Amino acid sequence: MQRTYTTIMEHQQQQQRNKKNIMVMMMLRASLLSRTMILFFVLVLLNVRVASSAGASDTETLLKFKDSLKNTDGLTNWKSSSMPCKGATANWVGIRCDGKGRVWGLQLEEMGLNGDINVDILKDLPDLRTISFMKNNFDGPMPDLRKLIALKTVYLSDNKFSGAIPPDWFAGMSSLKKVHLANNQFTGEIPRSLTGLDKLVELSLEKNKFKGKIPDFRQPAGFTTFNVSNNKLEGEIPEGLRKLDASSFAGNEDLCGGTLKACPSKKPATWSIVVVVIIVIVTLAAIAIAAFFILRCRNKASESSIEAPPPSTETVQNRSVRNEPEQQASAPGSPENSNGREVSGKNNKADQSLKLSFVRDDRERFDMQDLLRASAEVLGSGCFGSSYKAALLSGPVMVVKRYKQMNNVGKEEFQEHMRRIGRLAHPNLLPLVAYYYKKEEKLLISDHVQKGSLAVHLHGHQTVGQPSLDWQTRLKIVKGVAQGLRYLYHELPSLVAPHGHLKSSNVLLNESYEPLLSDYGLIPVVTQEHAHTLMVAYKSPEYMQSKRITKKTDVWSFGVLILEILTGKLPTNFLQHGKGSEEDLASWVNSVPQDEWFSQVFDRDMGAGKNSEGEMLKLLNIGLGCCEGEVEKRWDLKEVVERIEEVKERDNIHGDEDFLSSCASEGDMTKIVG
Ligand SMILES: Nc1ncnc2c1ncn2[C@@H]1O[C@H](COP(=O)(O)OP(=O)(O)OP(=O)(O)O)[C@@H](O)[C@H]1O
Repeated sequence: MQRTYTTIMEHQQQQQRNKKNIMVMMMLRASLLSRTMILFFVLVLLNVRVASSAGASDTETLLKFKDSLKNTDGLTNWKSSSMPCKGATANWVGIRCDGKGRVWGLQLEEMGLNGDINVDILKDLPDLRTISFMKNNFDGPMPDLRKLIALKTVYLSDNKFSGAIPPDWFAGMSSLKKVHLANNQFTGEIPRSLTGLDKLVELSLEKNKFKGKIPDFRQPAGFTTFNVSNNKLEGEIPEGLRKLDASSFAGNEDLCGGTLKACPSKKPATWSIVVVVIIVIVTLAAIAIAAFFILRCRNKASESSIEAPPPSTETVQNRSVRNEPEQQASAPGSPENSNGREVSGKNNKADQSLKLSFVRDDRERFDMQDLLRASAEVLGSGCFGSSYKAALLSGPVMVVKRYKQMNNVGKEEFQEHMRRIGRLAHPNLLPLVAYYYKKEEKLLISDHVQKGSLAVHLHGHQTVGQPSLDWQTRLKIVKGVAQGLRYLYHELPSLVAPHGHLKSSNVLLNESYEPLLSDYGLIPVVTQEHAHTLMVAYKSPEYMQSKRITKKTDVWSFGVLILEILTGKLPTNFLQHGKGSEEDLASWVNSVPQDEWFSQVFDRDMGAGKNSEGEMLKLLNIGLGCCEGEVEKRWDLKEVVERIEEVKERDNIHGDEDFLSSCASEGDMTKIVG
C-alpha cells in the first residue's frame, strides 16, 4: 500500500514536473517568437531608415543644386518637405527616378534657367546617368563634366555656352553615348577627347563656332547621329566620316572631301611655289615694318602709363599755376581729336543720339554730352584701347575706357552681362557705373580712383620722387585684393575665371590705399579670337600648354601680383627677356638661394624691419604657391585667401634693426622699370 501511495505521489510529482516542463517550453517558444518578431521589426525599421536617408541625401543635393541656379521659378515643387522620387515615380519636376527611388536623370529643359551648373554638387547623385539642360540661358564655358564619370547622355543644346572646350574635357567618360551641344557659341577646336569614347553614337555640335579640322572619329559602332554643320571647320573630312551625308557637314565653307566637294590637290605646281615664296618674303618685310612701328608705339604707351605716370593732383595744380595746358584727349566715342571741346561743338546733333546705359540706380545720371563737355585727360593705353579721365562740369570725375575687341556676344547678351556686373558691390571692387554700346567699340564708365593704379605706385612713382609703398600698405593691398577676388568667386560662379584680367594696372588705390579691382568679369564678352593676346588669363601656364582656363587661373595671376608687390619687379620684364610666361617671376624668385631673399628678392623700398621678416616670407611663399604651374597642385582661391588672412601686419618696433634700410644704399634703390 505504502508502495502504491508512494507511486501515486511520485506519479503526481512526475505530472507536476511535466507540466512545469511544458510551461517552460511554451515560455521559451514565446520568447523566441517575440525575439524573432522584434528582430523583424528592427530590420523593417532599419530598411525604412536606409531608404529614407538615401532619399534625403538626393533631396539635399538637388536643393543645393537649385540654389546654385538662377531663374528657378520652374522648380517650385523642389522643396525640402517632399522627396524627389517615390519609387520609380518622380515627385519633382524635371527629375527621372529609378526603381530604387534614386535620381538617375535631370531633364530641366526650356525653363529659362541660368547660373552655375555646379558639377561638384551633382557628383553627390551617385546614380545620375543623364542630364539635359537644353533650351535654357546658361552661358560661360562648358562645365567640366568629368567628375560625373558615369554619365551616358549629355544634352546642353540651345543655350549660350561659349569659349573653347579644352581638348581633354571628355577624357575617361567611357560610358558616354550621346553628346548634344548644338546651337551654342562654342569656339576653338572640337575637343579631341570625344574621339576616344567608344560608345559614342550621337554627336550633335551644329550651329556653333568650332574651327580647325574635324578630329579623326573612328567609333567602332559608327554614328546614328553626327552633325557638325554650320561651324567654321576646315580641311578634309577624316576617313571614318567620309560616308556620312553631306548635310552633316553643311555650312562649313572650308570643309572638303567625303560627300562634299573634292579637296584641292596637295601638289603645288613649281610656278605656284615661286609665287608663294615671293608672297612670304613680301609679307615678312611688311610684318617687320609693322612690328617696328608697333614697338615704337608700345614704348610710348608704356612711358605714359608707367615711367611717366598720370600727373598727381600736385603736378596738375602746379601746371595750372604755371598756366601750362593739360593734355587733352579726343572725346571718347567720337573720332580722335586733340581737343574734346571742339568735338562737342561739331558733333552736337549726332551726340544727342549717343545714349549711356546706367547699370546702378544709386548714381547721378549724366549723358554723353556731359562727357564731351568735360575736360578729358588720357590716363594710358592698355591692351583693349585707351582710358580717359573726364571731370564732369557737375563735379564727379569719371574714367571712360574704350574697348575695341568686345564682340563675343550680341547686343542683348552684352547688356545683360553689363547689368550683371553692375549689380556687384564690394569695397574692393571698382563699380561699373554706365556703359555705351556700339558694335565696333564699347565704352565702360567708372569712377576715377584718386591714387591711380598699383602699377604706377610700384614702378613709376620714384620718377617723380614720391615715397614707395611700405610693407604694411602692401600687405593691406594684398588682403584687399584677396577679399575682392573672394567676392567675385562667390557672385560670378558661372565664370570660369571670375576676374580673368588681374594685374597691377587693374588694381586701383583709393585715398586710403584700399585696393579696388577693375576690368573684372569680362571674359564672356571679349572677342575670343583676340582674348589670348589681350587678357592675362590667357597667358597662364594652363592656357599656354593645353588651351585651358580654370577656376585656378585667377589664383596664378594673383600669385604673380603678390610676387610683383613684394619684389617691386615688373613681371613683363621677365617676359621681355624672352623667358616665356609670366610665371618666370616665380622661377626667378626660386632661382635665388633662400638666404639671399632679403638682400636680393624683397623690394628694399618696403622699409620693413626684422619684426616683419617672418610675415613677409610667409606672403612670398603664398605667392610662390599660387604660381604653381600644374593646375591640379595649385591651391584654390579659398585656400589662398585663408592663408593670406593668417599673415599678420607687424609694426617695425626695432627701428634700429631695420634690415632693409640698414643695407640699402642709394644705388640699391634703383628700380627695374620696363
Ligand atoms: N578708374 C580709374 N581710376 C584711376 N586710374 C585708372 C582708372 N582706370 C584705369 N586707370 C589707369 O589708367 C591707365 C590705363 O588703364 P587701362 O585700363 O586703359 O589699361 P591697362 O590696365 O594698362 O591695360 P588693359 O587694357 O589690359 O586693362 C592704367 O594705369 C590704369 O591703372
